[in-house]
Amino acid sequence: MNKIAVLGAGIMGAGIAQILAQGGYSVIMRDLQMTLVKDGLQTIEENLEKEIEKGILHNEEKEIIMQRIQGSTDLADLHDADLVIEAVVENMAIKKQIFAELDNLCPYHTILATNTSSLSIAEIASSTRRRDRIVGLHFFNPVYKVKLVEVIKGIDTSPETLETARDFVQNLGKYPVVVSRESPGFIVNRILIPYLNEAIWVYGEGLAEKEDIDLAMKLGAGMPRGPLELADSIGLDHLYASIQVFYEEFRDPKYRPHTLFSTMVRAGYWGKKSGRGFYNYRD
Ligand SMILES: NC(=O)c1ccc[n+]([C@@H]2O[C@H](COP(=O)([O-])OP(=O)(O)OC[C@H]3O[C@@H](n4cnc5c(N)ncnc54)[C@H](O)[C@@H]3O)[C@@H](O)[C@H]2O)c1
Repeated sequence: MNKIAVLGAGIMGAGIAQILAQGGYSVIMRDLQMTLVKDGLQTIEENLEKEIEKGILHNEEKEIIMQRIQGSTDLADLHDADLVIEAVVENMAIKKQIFAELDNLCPYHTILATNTSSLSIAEIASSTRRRDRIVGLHFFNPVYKVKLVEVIKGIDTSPETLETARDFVQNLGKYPVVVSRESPGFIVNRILIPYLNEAIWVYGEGLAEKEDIDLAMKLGAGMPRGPLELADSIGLDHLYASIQVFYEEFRDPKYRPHTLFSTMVRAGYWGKKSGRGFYNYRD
C-alpha cells in the first residue's frame, strides 16, 4: 500500500486520514467542498496538537504528518490509490454511486473498503465489477483512540482481500476482528445500538431523568459512559438511521425506535454535533 485515499472528511474520514498519515502513509482525503476538506484538516491538526500537549508527539512530527495528507474535492485524484476507504454519509444510494465511480476510476488491484456501520457490504459491492476486492473496514470514533477495527467479509470478498485488509489494520497498530459473515451492525453495533435504543425507550417512557439513567448504567453496570451521553456523542441522526436498518432487516419489533427518538432527529437534535441532543451543548 503506497497511496491510500479516504472519501469523506467528516468525523470518521478525518480520523482515518489522521491515523493513516501517522502510520507513514500518503493520504488523499476527499470531500465534496473545499470548506469541508479544510474542516477535516483542522480537526486532524487539533487532534495532533492535543498529542503534543500530552508530550506524545513533537511539533516537527506534526508538520510531517500533516504534509502526508493531501486534501481534494476531485475524485480523479484517487486514480492511483492502492486502497480507498470510503467514509461518506450512511446512505446506500450515495455509497453505491461512489463505488461505481471508483470501480471505473481505479486500477483493478485497488481494494475498495467501506467504513459503513450498518449497510450491506454485498449490496455496496454489487455496484462494482470487483466484488472480490470490496471489504468492510469498520473503524470506531474517535479513530485515533479506539484500537479496534472490524474487518468484514462481504459475500464475494476474496480470502486474499480479507487477509490484506486484516494485515493492513494490524500494521496500523490496531486490533482487527474478522467478521466472517456480514449482518447489520456486525459485532459491536449489533449489541451496542439496541442497548442505546432501549435506554431511549426507558427515557421516553418517563422511567427516570436522563442523568439518572446515565448514572445507573455507569455505576450499576460498570459502563464507562452513560447510554444517553454516548448516544449524543455518536450522533442521534446516525444512530437512528442504524436502528432503522436493523428494524427493516430483521423485521423484529425489538429494534423499534421510540417516537421521542424520531421527533428529536426530525427537530435536528442530533447530539453534540448539532449542539443539542439529550443534553444541551450550547452553553
Ligand atoms: N460517527 C461514527 O461514530 C461512526 C463510526 C463508525 C462508522 N461510521 C460510518 O462512517 C461513515 C461516515 O460517518 P461520519 O460520522 O464521519 O459522517 P459525517 O457526516 O461526519 O461525514 C460524512 C462526510 O462525507 C461527505 N460526503 C458526502 N458525499 C460524499 C462524496 N460523494 N464524496 C466525498 N465525500 C462525501 C460529507 O460532505 C461529510 O463531510 C458512515 O458510513 C458511518 O456509518 C460512523
